[in-house]
Amino acid sequence: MYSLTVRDHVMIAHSLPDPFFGPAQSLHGATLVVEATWRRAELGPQSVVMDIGAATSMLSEVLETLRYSNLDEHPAFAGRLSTTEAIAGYISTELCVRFDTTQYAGLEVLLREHPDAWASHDIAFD
Ligand SMILES: Nc1nc2c(c(=O)[nH]1)N=C([C@H](O)[C@H](O)COP(=O)(O)OP(=O)(O)OP(=O)(O)O)CN2
Repeated sequence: MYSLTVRDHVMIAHSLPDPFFGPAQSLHGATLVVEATWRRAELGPQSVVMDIGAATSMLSEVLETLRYSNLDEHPAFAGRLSTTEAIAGYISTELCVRFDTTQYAGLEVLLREHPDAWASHDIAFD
């Protein structure tokens, strides 16, 4: 299996209004480092998983929909908690509509909250 990963980051604000999250129930900010990894069993005609520039632009385009926003007001998170896991799911879903998934085995989106904590969402394409 081959893979290609590109990284970017995004600044957001949000609250997690559930007692489960303690102080994070209040509005707070986060700078999330985002890594997107495309996997495919065989390389394409140019011997790459995907062009690095195309992957970087695609990730940036998706993160643009989140940059500097208060996720409490973002339609994608209406009625649900914008946890790191849920944000990873949103980003992977948005990426999937921007490339030909039939050419790939899977996509992983990993978000680092800080150097010691991260969460990810993995999609396997049949
Ligand atoms: N699984 C997840 N757990 C938590 C998330 C998350 O997105 N996924 N998010 C947060 C908060 O948004 C914030 O990032 C950290 O808040 P904090 O209160 O500091 O949380 P901690 O669990 O690290 O520490 P506590 O001892 O619970 O205060 C929290 N968790």
